Amino acid sequence: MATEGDKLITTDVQTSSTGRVERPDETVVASRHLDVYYGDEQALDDVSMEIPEHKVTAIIGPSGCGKSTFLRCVNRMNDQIDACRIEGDLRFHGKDVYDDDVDPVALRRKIGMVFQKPNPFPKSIYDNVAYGLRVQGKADDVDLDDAVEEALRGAALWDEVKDQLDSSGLDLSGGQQQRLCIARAIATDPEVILMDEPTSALDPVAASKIEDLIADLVEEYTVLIVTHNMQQAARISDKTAVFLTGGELVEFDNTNKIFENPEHDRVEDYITGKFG
Ligand SMILES: Nc1ncnc2c1ncn2[C@@H]1O[C@H](COP(=O)(O)OP(=O)(O)OP(=O)(O)O)[C@@H](O)[C@H]1O
Repeated sequence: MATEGDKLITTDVQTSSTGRVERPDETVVASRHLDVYYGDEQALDDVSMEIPEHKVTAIIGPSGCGKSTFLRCVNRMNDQIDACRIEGDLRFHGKDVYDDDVDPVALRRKIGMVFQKPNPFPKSIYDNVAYGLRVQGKADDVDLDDAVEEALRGAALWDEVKDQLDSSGLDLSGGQQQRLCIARAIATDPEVILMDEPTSALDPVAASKIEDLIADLVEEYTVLIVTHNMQQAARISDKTAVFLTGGELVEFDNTNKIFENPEHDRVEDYITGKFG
């Protein structure tokens, strides 16, 4: 019987286009025949895709094609929208996240989220990062100072804020606030980080720092990112999903393939800016 050790020894190690060491793909999130409706309007149409672990998967497509809707299905943020109805299934490590026995709050600890507009709490930098651990009742189990430092280091923010941990998170620059939100998300040790256009409200320098950070984050986490910026998707992702109008997933493949030789004319037209 193969052991974990055998698997590690016999696995071919390759380097991807992003320069990262390739691991064999393990699916962490999978949708099958996923349909989503807001009232009578269909936002996602029969979406089946498998998100590989420890990779960056980008979702691109024109406005209104359902990118954010898909992201919000993964950690059940759509539960908060009364008109939203979901059919088909969406699995996290093989377990349907919409099963009755799944606690959405616990799910969101495993699948964290970072939004377009940085949204730190009106609290100190320290308390922003410690928040999730305190809510989970884990603050007594871990050394909170160490956990806060580790999360801030993981979000490439520690060196900039280590002498001002008591200052308000709202006093940071936009880019720092976004990295603080990433620190807050990783403090509770999620497996997946969902990012909904995390750099679109930032200047190019701040955006570039987040892109560099994402490249580091996939060593430990799986990143699923919605972006309007095709260059960004090409730069930072391993896999790209192209959604087009009507909430249809038209193509999902390695990012190089999507940008260099897509299968579908509609994808090529979108990538080359003929519409969208
Ligand atoms: N809360 C909601 N209530 C009703 N309809 C919604 C809601 N959220 C999204 N929709 C509709 O669902 C469709 C998909 O929206 P979604 O925000 O997922 O698209 P998107 O691709 O992320 O768009 P954008 O790039 O503009 O952010 C759109 O037609 C949108 O109007």
